[in-house]
Amino acid sequence: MNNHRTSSVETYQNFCTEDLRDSYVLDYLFTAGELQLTYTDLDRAIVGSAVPTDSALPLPAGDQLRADFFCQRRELGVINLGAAGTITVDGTSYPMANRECLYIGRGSQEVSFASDDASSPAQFYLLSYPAHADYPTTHAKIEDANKLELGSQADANERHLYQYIHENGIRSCQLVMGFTVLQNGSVWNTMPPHTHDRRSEVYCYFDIAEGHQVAHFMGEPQETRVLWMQEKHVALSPSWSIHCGAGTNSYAFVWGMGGENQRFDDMDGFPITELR
Ligand SMILES: O=C(O)C(=O)C[C@H](O)C(=O)CO
Ligand SMILES: [Zn+2]
Repeated sequence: MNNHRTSSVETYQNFCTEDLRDSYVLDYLFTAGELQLTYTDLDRAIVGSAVPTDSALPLPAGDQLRADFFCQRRELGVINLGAAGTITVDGTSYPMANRECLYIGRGSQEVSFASDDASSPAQFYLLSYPAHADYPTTHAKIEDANKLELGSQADANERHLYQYIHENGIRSCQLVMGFTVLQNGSVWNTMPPHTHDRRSEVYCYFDIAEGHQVAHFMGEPQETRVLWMQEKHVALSPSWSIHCGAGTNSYAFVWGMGGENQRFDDMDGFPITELR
């Protein structure tokens, strides 16, 4: 497991592009045949991926956790961004189609990831936070998610947001997780932007068309910076930072949060005309 440190709110303002990316972008996940984990300093989020090919990939505890097993004191959200696969938790198998979600509760001991077809593997995106209680491991299909239709074609931000793990959906200790799909011709996510002092957030961009990128904006609203994101790149967002983006085409992204509360609408919106 990698250790990853983000910078302070003062330091990022003087960063060159490379320093900024080193601090806020994970661009090395989703390696075929590997399970990769990165332990961040954002509310102790662990961000990772599992892309099983010929054999199943077990979830290790990793030395940093000083735990007997990964979920001994943690909960884990998984969304499959690839072809069909299976996640096995303590002997129970959960088939996972593209964009489906599995919440794995604290106390789950043996977790492993497999693909149905090694030549077209599942691509599991993992997001985990410390947990103080056991909630049941729960699988959700897209139709189980709470769907919100946001934005408009006129504002180039028409998008569908699917909430899986949230206060009125799959229960968890602090993890809130789902994904957003930009509709054809729309490019702006999370516009107008917001911060949420009580939570940090992690975005994983996916389904970006060949030859395209997403310009992800971060920073304090009056001191923003841009991070160019490619397929399955992850942007880390401290609680002081806005997080929004404009693609050169439509795309989708998994969002996930942890912190003080789980209230999705506990956000401080920022007027577009005051962004700098
Ligand atoms: O498109 C959006 O708007 C989002 O997906 C917003 C994220 O869910 C978010 O930032 C929640 O805090
Ligand atoms: Zn947010």
